[in-house]
Amino acid sequence: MLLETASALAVAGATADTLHLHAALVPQSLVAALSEVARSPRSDSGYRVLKGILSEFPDPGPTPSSWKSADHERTREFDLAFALIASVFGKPFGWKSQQDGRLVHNIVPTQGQETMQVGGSSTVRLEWHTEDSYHPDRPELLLLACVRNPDDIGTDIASVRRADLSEADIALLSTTPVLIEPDDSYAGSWSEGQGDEGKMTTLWQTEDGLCMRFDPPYTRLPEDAPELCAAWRRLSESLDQAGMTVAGQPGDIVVVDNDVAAHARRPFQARYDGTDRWLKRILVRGEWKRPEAELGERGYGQVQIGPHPSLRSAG
Ligand SMILES: O=C(O)CCC(=O)C(=O)O
Ligand SMILES: [Fe+2]
Repeated sequence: MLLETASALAVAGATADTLHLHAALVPQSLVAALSEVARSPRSDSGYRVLKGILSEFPDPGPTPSSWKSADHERTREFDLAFALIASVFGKPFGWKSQQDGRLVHNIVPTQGQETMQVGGSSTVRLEWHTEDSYHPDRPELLLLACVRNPDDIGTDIASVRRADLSEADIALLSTTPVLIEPDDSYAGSWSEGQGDEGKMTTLWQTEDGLCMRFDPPYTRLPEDAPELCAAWRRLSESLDQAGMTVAGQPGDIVVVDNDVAAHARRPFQARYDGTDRWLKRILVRGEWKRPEAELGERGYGQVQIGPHPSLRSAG
């Protein structure tokens, strides 16, 4: 029913970006069926896989050479179905300054970005990070849909709840503030001084367990804080120990709880011939509580497109 509904939505003129305006065309029976599978991974593992949920969609042709050159018409129905599923999980949104403000991001290896800490990199390890850590309204869920993955390149996922951390490290990382800046996919859209001078904490406790906000390549640690640096290093190492590699196959969606698990990716060699790995990504807001101190953060002036209403609450 996903394929039929996506086709009907496309015929009606909808795209993933305007799905929220066409919600009346989504059958309630589909929302109900998806609500059964679309449960947030609020478990200690921090992720879940919706195996083959988009596998009925045809191969959309060659992998684009960058997000900029993706032909949105070729994946219009796949993107609509992905956005529909994301909208059952929660409230999907995009960032005005990321991938032209689109809801569905294309994550493909990109020439010139090989060694950067962004989704388009390849020959370096993409280090552990929680998505959009710099922002108080970052996604609670990160959805990665696999279009193509012929070389079985996985996403590494590590839950802070499975990290072997001492009480002393948890206490230090929960109280010592750091400054997290936007990553290089936001280049040119912010300037120094728009941040919140180092009030962000790496860990916090919630009723159902420990949560994390962690993006080492883009973080400034306070000067003269050797204990914090050491605790940070131990956090990274314990994520290495706790991490799992999840290699999606075409049609799979990997759902990552962005407050519980960090993600990363090992280096790989891109071919740039249209056969490379191709993921689609949607960011989703949930209902969960973050530290009150975050409410005062300015988020470097970054503007969201959405969040759009969840289909689940409509149904
Ligand atoms: O390529 C991957 O497996 C993950 C890339 C990533 O960090 C992201 O899309 O947010
Ligand atoms: Fe990421």
